[in-house]
Amino acid sequence: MLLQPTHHQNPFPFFAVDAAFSEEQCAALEQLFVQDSGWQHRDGAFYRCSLRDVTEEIPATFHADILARMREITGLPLVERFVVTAQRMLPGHVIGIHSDRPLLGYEIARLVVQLNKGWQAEHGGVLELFATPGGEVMFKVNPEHNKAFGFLLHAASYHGVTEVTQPRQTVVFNFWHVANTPELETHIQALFANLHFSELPAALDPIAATAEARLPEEVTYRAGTAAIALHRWGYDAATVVSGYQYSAGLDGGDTHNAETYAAVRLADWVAYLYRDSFDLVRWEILRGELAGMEKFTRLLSTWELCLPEMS
Ligand SMILES: O=C(O)CCC(=O)C(=O)O
Ligand SMILES: [Fe+2]
Repeated sequence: MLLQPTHHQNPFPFFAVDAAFSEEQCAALEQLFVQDSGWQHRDGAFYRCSLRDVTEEIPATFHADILARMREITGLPLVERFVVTAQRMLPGHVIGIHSDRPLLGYEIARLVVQLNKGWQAEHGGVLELFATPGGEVMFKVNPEHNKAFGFLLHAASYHGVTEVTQPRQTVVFNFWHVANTPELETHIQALFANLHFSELPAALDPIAATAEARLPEEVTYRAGTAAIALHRWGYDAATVVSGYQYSAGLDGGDTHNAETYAAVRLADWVAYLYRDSFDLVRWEILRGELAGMEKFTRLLSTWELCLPEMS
């Protein structure tokens, strides 16, 4: 299964496998398309296809094998969670350029398996990869039978599918990173529920006003969100101010104790996740910064979800 993947780094990390599964496995996957009911039709201007959640129809052993193989190929700490979607495109269907950036709680990797016997160029449905949303095509993946394409989702993993003239069948397997789980999403949504910047201590007002006059709104919004996390974790005004300054990229010039150091970084990370998306590089940096530190009580539940112990 998924032997000899060819790895590419441009325009973003992905791999391709020409003969992904056995005949028997392909036949089982093709069965997912036989049923006529349960398809959800997407009919946007740029996203036209039909989808059906087929997770329950995938045998447990197949799930276990594919997950183990994806862990090997990507080197990522992927959790057990597993969602599989059958995707059907009919003549006229097309998927416009999009990135699928991993928002809070979203999957980090996908495996896209094509099931189109006798595919020919005039059938269309070519998966195209881009470096920028308006740029030229950097790589093409023909939807040939038993071809698999695996990729890591991030803010710039731009891709789209050209219009099809013949039905196109695809199975998409989704995988979650241990540090961006739906459990973390629930936790962070609760942390920021009914968020009002007016709850922040008055000591922050002059600093936030100066920052708002100079910095992009996106930056001060995220810094304000980090300040809310610190405030709701029960930290004092001085710590909330330090966290705001850190997340806004302003130097507070203070020397901090270990707990403030950890709290400020964790607040910055959850604010980024909440306002932006999961970013592997940033996560690795956070992991390095907090490695070996004591998990302070007030931060414990967030810490364990953001930086779980990995075996
Ligand atoms: O059907 C494909 O080739 C790719 C569909 C897609 O956009 C995705 O799985 O993220
Ligand atoms: Fe996509």
